[in-house]
Parts: sequence; structure tokens; C-alpha cells
Amino acid sequence: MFNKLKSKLSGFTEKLGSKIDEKAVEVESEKPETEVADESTESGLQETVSQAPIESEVAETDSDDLQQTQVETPVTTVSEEEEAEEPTESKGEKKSFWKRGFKKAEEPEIPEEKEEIEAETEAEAEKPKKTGFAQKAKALMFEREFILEEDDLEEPLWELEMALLESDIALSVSEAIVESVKEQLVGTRRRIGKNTGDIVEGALKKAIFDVMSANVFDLDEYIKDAEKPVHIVFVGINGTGKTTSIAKLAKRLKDQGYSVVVAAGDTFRAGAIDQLAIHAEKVGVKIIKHQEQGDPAAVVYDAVQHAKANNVDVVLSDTAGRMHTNVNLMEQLKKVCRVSTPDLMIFVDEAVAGNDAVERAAQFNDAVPVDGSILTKTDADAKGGAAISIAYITGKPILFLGMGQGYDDLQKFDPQWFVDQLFAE
Ligand SMILES: Nc1nc2c(ncn2[C@@H]2O[C@H](COP(=O)(O)OP(=O)(O)OP(=O)(O)O)[C@@H](O)[C@H]2O)c(=O)[nH]1
Repeated sequence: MFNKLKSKLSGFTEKLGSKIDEKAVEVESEKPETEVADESTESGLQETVSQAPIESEVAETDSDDLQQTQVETPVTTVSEEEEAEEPTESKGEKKSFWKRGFKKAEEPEIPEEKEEIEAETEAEAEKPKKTGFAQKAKALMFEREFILEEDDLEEPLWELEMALLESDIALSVSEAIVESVKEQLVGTRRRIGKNTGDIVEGALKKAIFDVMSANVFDLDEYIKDAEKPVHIVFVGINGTGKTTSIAKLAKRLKDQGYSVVVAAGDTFRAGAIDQLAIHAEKVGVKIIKHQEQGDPAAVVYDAVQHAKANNVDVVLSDTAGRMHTNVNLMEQLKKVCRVSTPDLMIFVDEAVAGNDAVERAAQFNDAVPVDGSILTKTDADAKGGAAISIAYITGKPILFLGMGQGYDDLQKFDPQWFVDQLFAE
């Protein structure tokens, strides 16, 4: 299921994972030099400090000698956070300050050293600096971690966004996911040795889960607690699977012990009433129907009255498929809702329709606010993006996925289950 999206996500995870691995190796390879610098810091730094008035100090150094020197020399202590925010120029100075300590120990000739410091300061000033040196040094020397910077993620995130767009995820949704992944990864300390792929996968899973679980709605719980009869109207364009989904849901509810009646509100399409009648018979629920071309609002009204009179728990009303752009048919739908106000309005569309389904969901939601969606035909070659996008764009949950033509092929939608599917082996 959702194989294309799945492979794109795993491609991103692997790619960024190995980028992190590369970066981690680089950090490790810098370590010996930094360790030398560290060892020589106490003596070298002490000497340097005593020879030249130094305006700033790296807060994390805890050498006794240095502390002594600090007493003798006017020093401004800079915390790690402050340092991270400082302009590049002063960072360059600070780096050369550390370096100066190191160089001083080995190369006593100050003028030469000064030149080198200036050259380095200029070179450093040109480099984009997003992570404070002390922060990085700490990562290198003590915690053996690495820090991801925005630049490291720029290319992989761009590729992720392209992959999401190609998987039928709407632009605004792709952007939200990418932003979330970025926020989670940039600037965070990560331990070397931990599976880097897991780090990326975790961030991606969280981003998608957050997008999908904004409005969770449990239909089972709702029906259990709601005043009966619960009236649910199904809407969507032609042939997306409304009638089949009604039959599947009727069976599911019946299996849970509820009494169900279905209303043949699609009086428009020839054969639609018979189709629902066959399903109703197969799953063993009553159908309320009128003649073809009759008034759908009247059929639905009768079904609700029947349910009230006979203590039926749930009424599932079919409606004719209509394009959201068809003003007359959308007005007719509004009339159905005026005559017998539904407790829930469910939008049905095909997962394979991708971005078209997302667009329709948004427009149906504008015309007759829907409470949730059923995405059918996920067993076909659906990319998976429609499920993510519809939930995000309508702000209404995906309730079920249609996963085949059998009556039991209706999977209750659970964001965690969905995310796990996307990353399943
Ligand atoms: N593979 C697959 N096919 C499905 C699924 N749901 C529905 N179908 C098929 O899709 C076709 C259309 O389904 P219907 O239930 O008739 O669609 P509808 O929305 O009621 O159609 P209209 O009455 O024209 O609006 C049928 O052949 C169904 O068997 C599903 O989850 N998977």
C-alpha cells in the first residue's frame, strides 16, 4: 500500500541519513587537532592572555590557570548562547583566540602568528556560521555528537518536497511537512553512533503524524454516545465508491450490534437504487427507496422518519454523485440537508485521484461542511498523498480507507497506523 510514497520517503531517509553519517565522520576526523588544541589551551592560553589584553572569554573553559589569569585581566564572559548570536567577525576573533593559545605554545614568534590569525579571521568571516564554535567544540571534544545546520538540510529537504509533491501531496501540506522536519533537525545535537536513518525517519514520521492527527474523530465512539437515530449523509462525485462504502459501513455497524437503514437518495443515476438495494439485501439491512428521478430530499426524510418510528440506530443516506462545480446539484444537496439535518456528512473520494480528490474535498467542505472523509480504492495504486492532504486541507479527519470491493474491506483510519504503514519494511 502507498508504495510510491513509501519508497520516496525511505529514499529521503537513507539519503539524509548518509549525509549525517558523512558529517559525523568529518567531525570525528577533526577531533585529534581539537584535542591537541585542548591540551595546549591551558598553558598557551595562559601565556597569550597575560601578554595581550583580551576582551572576551569562552565561558566553557574551566582551567585553573585560566581562572587565575582571568582575575588579573579584565574579561567579559560570554555565554554559549550569546556567542552563538554574535556577529561572525567577533566569532572569528574568538576562534583565533583559542587558536592563538595553541599556536603560542608551538610558535613563539608573535608577528608571524598575528598575520596568520588575521588571515584566518578573514577566511572564517567569509564562511557562513550557524553554529557557535564553542558549541561545536563541545560536541567534538566532550559529547562526541554532531550538529545539523540548515545548509546540510537544504538539498535533501528540497528533494523531500519534490518527492511529496510527486506523491500527490498538496503544496501547502508538503511545505508544512518539510518545515516540521527542518525544525526538528536543525541545530539539534545528535549522538554519533546512533542510527542516523532512524533520526531522519523519526522526524519525518512526527511531521506526517502531526499533519494527519490535527482533528481525530472516532466514529465508533460517536455513534455509541450519540442520540439515535444517527443520520449520516454521503457525498462526492460520480463513481468514487459512495454506495459501496455505505454497504461496507452498514455491515460494520450491523456487526457491532446496531440496527441500520439505508436511504436510496441517488435518484438521479439509472440503476443506482437497484445497486443499493442489492447491497442492502446482501448485508441484511432495510432500504428506503422511491422512484428514479424522485426528490432525494423526500427519500432521505422518509428514511429518517422510519428510523425514528422503529428505533433504528443509524441511517446511511446515499446521494447522487455530483461535481462540486455543479451549482444546481450542490443546491439539491443543501436541500437534502435542510429537510433532514444530518448528524454527519461524509465526503467519499478515491485515493487514486490524488490532488483532484484534495481539491474536491476542499470545495465540498466549503459548500456543505463535511465532518470527515472516506478514501476508497487505496488497494489500487494510490500514492498516499491524498490521505495526508485531505486531512490537512479540510481540517477534517479521514475516517476510513476503502481497501477492496468486499464488504469487510473498510479499514478504520488511525493516523499512527497510517504513518507506520508508510515506513513499514
Ligand atoms: N478496488 C476498489 N474498488 C472499490 C472500492 N470502493 C468502491 N469500489 C468500486 O468502485 C466502483 C464504484 O463504486 P460505487 O459505490 O458504485 O460508486 P458511487 O460513488 O456510488 O457511484 P455513483 O453512484 O455513480 O455516484 C464499484 O465498481 C466499486 O466496486 C475500493 O475500496 N476498492
